[in-house]
Amino acid sequence: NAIDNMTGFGKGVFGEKQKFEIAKGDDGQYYLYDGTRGKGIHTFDAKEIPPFIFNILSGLFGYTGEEIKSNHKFFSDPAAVDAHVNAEKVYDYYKDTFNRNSFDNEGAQLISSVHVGNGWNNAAWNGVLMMYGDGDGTTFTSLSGGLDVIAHELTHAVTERSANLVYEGEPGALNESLSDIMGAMVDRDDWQMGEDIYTPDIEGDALRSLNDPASIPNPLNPSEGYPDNYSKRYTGDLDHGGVHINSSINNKAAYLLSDGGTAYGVTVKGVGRDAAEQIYYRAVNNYMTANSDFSMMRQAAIQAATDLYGADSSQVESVKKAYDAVGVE
Ligand SMILES: CC(C)[C@H](Cc1cn(Cc2ccc(C(=O)O)cc2)nn1)C(=O)N[C@@H](CCCCN)C(=O)O
Ligand SMILES: [Ca+2]
Ligand SMILES: [Zn+2]
Repeated sequence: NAIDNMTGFGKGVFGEKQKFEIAKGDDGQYYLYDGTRGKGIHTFDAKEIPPFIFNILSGLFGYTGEEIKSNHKFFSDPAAVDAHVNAEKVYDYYKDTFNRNSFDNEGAQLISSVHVGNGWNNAAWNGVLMMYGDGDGTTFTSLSGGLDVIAHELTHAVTERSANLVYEGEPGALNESLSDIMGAMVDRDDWQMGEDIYTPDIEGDALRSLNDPASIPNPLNPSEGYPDNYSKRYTGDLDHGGVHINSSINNKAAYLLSDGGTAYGVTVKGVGRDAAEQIYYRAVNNYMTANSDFSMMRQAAIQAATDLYGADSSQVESVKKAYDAVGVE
């Protein structure tokens, strides 16, 4: 169908005015469809599937005609506006920073569904599309309001199409960590994860902290903070072997590599966010594989830094120190 790319306006989850790409379908309805990036960015309300993406979803989920309803009131839907705007921002980050055209590097469509579930306190990448809950209003507000959340979810798709790290144990923790690291690189003004959408009534808290993981209680062992050293890793079976917990060990290494600091008696000279993001992207895209563990993460980052800055570079030295600091040999 003919697509007229147009500009849409609407307010996001926190009331901020947003401008974004929309399209007018040949049915005369307007949609949150950005036809200017890759093969398109679609955002829709999980409760109403617009006919515009019928051909996509019907192939995937077997929707039949009567389930498809037209929907054009999106712009008054802050959760949809932010999911769309943040997907555009994350698309642009991967294109501008690494010259990667969407998660498959071939412009794959970015499909987001909002208002998933009822007061769902979560967001997830399900292998095909991103899903965002509205939160219960106390623990979370609409999760699509968090730029770091969209970057986290879309990085799962990038990881899946590159290293494809198994979502279990150490590879799983690295899968999670890369999503948190890229979340912190896209949402560049802090090293917190989910701070914008977590506990809307409490200021200053976050789901996870990359600069000081131990400052936030470990949900699986609340008497302690998240681990910031390999010696403190979770070794139980919950959460696929603690993939959302042990990710903090690699998150701390990435923070130290980027901004520098001293941990467990080891001092790291920061290489800056620009070099750190290039090192991690090259490590996951060129050197890591499905079963890479923490030690192989260290080697992959050393190799990536060697390729980018030379074997005797300060960046390579900082990678070694960062992993020494978190106890990963
Ligand atoms: C991205 C991030 C905002 C999101 C945050 C998140 C949300 N939850 C559930 C959750 C629910 C309640 C609380 C509470 O403090 O009461 C905390 C966490 N756990 N993690 C998250 O981390 N989602 C997981 C979803 C994984 C789904 C299974 N693959 C992910 O993408 O890795
Ligand atoms: Ca953040
Ligand atoms: Zn994740």
